[in-house]
Amino acid sequence: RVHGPDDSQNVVFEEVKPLLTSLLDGYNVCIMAYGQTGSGKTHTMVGSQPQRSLQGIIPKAAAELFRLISEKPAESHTVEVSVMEVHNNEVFDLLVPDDGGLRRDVVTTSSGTSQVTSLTYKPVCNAAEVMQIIGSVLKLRAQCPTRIHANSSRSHLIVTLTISSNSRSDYLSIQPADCSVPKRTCSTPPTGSGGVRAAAAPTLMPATHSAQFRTKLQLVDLAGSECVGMSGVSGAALWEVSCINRSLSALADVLGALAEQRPHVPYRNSKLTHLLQDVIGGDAKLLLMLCVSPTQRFLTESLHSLALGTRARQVQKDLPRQKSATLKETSTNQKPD
Ligand SMILES: Nc1ncnc2c1ncn2[C@@H]1O[C@H](COP(=O)(O)OP(=O)(O)OP(=O)(O)O)[C@@H](O)[C@H]1O
Repeated sequence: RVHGPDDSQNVVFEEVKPLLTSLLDGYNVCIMAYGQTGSGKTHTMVGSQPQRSLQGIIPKAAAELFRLISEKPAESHTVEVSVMEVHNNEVFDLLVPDDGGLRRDVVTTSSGTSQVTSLTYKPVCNAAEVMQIIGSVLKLRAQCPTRIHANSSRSHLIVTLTISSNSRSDYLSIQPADCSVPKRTCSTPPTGSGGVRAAAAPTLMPATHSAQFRTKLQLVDLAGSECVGMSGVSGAALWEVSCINRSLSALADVLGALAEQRPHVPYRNSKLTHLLQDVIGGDAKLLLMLCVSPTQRFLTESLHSLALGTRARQVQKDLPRQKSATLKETSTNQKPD
């Protein structure tokens, strides 16, 4: 679907909305904005606050997620937020109090999933809390003025909403090694680092009675792809551009390997692709928003973005989980819903 300059944020979000129901069905979901610098990625993902009609995908997705959860039995789901940036191929936890973000490692767990070590997770009970937390750390994000964009982001921003469900599921569930979801009533607002916990390694398990499963929604505002000649940067900013372009190439390589169904997918070639491993490929659902400038001056960059989109469309998702097969596995000691 192509959205023109006159399409509102609400119209764009209507396209995105159906994807969010998959989260409560046990799928990981990623919504990622890609495009050249200044093309509207932050506008698309974050938008302008607090005017609701100008809000981007992140606040709208958070609101929709909590609306969907409100239709489920009370206290059947809990949500936690974490915010990271990838800057100069290093991952920073932006929710570390009183700091410009602490450097973190990305590791692959024994079950083959990616995990950011000691990442901060904050429990949240509604979209306003999510946006309050994100709003308080957005100023920490690396920025640098360029010839093309005065407020250009120099890092990839990754907002993760982790949903833990205690409800009975017919699907294969993602079971964390550490199942301790922080207990907190929704009447208590988050304070400081309270309720913060370290990451737990998720593994695929057959669903059982009252199974607890975790899925994640990753909302990614990528740094812009950039032609150095046009942006006119030098010195440290030039190194930033080089890191941005290399990580975006790594993303293209991963999508290329998945599209061609190659046996080896080079997730570990950059921190960005390594930490997004669980939401790119497998049976996760990835939506790529390509932001493209309407001006002829940026034709080369626009074609480059469209080429990445073409590659992403060629990726075949793993077969969806077979409900009947899963039920068979779980039917020995329980009746399915
Ligand atoms: N569809 C749009 N409608 C109105 N304003 C827009 C739209 N897209 C972008 N803008 C405006 O254009 C400017 C650049 O957009 P934005 O900051 O989202 O670019 P970006 O792709 O995130 O750039 P960078 O990669 O350099 O960080 C901002 O002032 C933003 O408000």
